[in-house]
Order: sequence, then structure tokens, then C-alpha cells
Amino acid sequence: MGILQKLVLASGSPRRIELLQQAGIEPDRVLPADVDETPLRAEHPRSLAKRLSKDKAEKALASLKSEEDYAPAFILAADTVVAVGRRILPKAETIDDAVNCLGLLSGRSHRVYSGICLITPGGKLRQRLVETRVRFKRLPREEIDAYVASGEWRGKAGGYAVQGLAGSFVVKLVGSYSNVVGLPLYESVALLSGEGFKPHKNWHVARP
Ligand SMILES: Cc1cn([C@H]2C[C@H](O)[C@@H](COP(=O)(O)OP(=O)(O)OP(=O)(O)O)O2)c(=O)[nH]c1=O
Repeated sequence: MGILQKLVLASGSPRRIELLQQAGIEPDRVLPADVDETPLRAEHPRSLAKRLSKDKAEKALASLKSEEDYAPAFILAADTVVAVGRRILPKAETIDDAVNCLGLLSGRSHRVYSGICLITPGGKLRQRLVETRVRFKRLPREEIDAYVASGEWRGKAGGYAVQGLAGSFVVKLVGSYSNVVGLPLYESVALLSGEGFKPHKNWHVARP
């Protein structure tokens, strides 16, 4: 196999593409998979992240299979969920969503869960769930308003993006940082290598 192995990233998130690239992996194709992200009743945040990453990978596989020139490939998908205790925070779409999320996160710890799902060219399905604990400083209303005005929260789980302005809200982070941004790199690369994908084929020698 070796160099013929193709990798499809089942995601429309620019962050996930960038994170993979940061790890030296260039997906051969990016195929966003739209799935219903509504939590089930009383669903635990970790179960939701795992279930949705699987749904995304399977949806991408189905759409690949419907193509005339279908060829088996590695398919990688992820889903990131922010939760305070068992309470799942929404992917903020409105200013109200963002204000409510940030109010809940202010001055306390929350958890970020990413489910990752890999389907191999041979059809095996592998999953991981990665958890990061994040503690935010207390956010006075003026600071929440200023952050909301930046728009950085739009489309982000929990109404913030740690890779931007909200990085300065973090008092403590325990676990994987890339997991919070949307794709835990250590675990994703380990999963891929464990299934025989050679992640290092595109590495270049740095020029001074
Ligand atoms: C907490 C947090 C989330 N996010 C983003 C990552 C994800 O894009 C998004 C969570 O939504 P997801 O549903 O995990 O992903 P998505 O819909 O953006 O992309 P796709 O399903 O096509 O892969 O929140 C950040 O960028 N920074 C953060 O600090």
C-alpha cells in the first residue's frame, strides 16, 4: 500500500484541516459531512461526541461509495463538544448563545470532549474519545460583551475559540490543547499510524 493510501478528512472545519497540516498530514480530500447534531435525551457529552464523529465518518463513506470512481480510503472525522458537568453547551450561532455560554463558563472549569472516528480502507471502524479540562477566569459582563463583539465565537462549540482572543481566558488547561481546537493531534496520528497509514510521507526539511 504505502504511498497509495489516501486520506479523506470528513470535515468542513478549517481548524481541523489546519491542525492535521500542523502534524504534517495533508488530507488528499476534504469532504464535509453534515449530520444532525441534536443530542439525544439525557445523552452524556462524551457519548454525543463519539456518536457524532461516527455519524460523520459513515456519512462521508456513504457519499464516497456513491461516486463512480470510488476507491477505498482512510476516512477521519471528529466532533467536539463543550460541557459544564453533564450540561452540553450549544455550538454558538447567535449573540444570545454566546453570552449564555460565556456566562456559564465564567470563573469555573468545563470539559471539552472530541470524538474521533477512523474508517480504514478495509472497512474497520476505530474510535477514540479525548477529554480536556479547561478553567476560565471570571468574565465580567463588559468582557463578555467585548468578546462577543469580536465574532470569534460563531460556529464554535461552547461559544469560544481558544486559539483566538479567548486564549487569555484560560487559567488552566489539563490535557490536549489541539483537542479543544477540534482535533486531538496525538490521538489522531496514533490512530492513523496504528491502522497502517504513513502520516510522515509529506514532511519537508525545514529551510533556514
Ligand atoms: C471549544 C472550541 C471549539 N472550536 C470549534 C471546533 C469545531 O469546528 C467546532 C465544534 O463543532 P463540530 O460540530 O465539532 O465541527 P464543525 O461542525 O465545525 O465541523 P465538521 O463537523 O464539518 O468537522 O468548534 C474551536 O475552533 N475552538 C475552540 O476553542
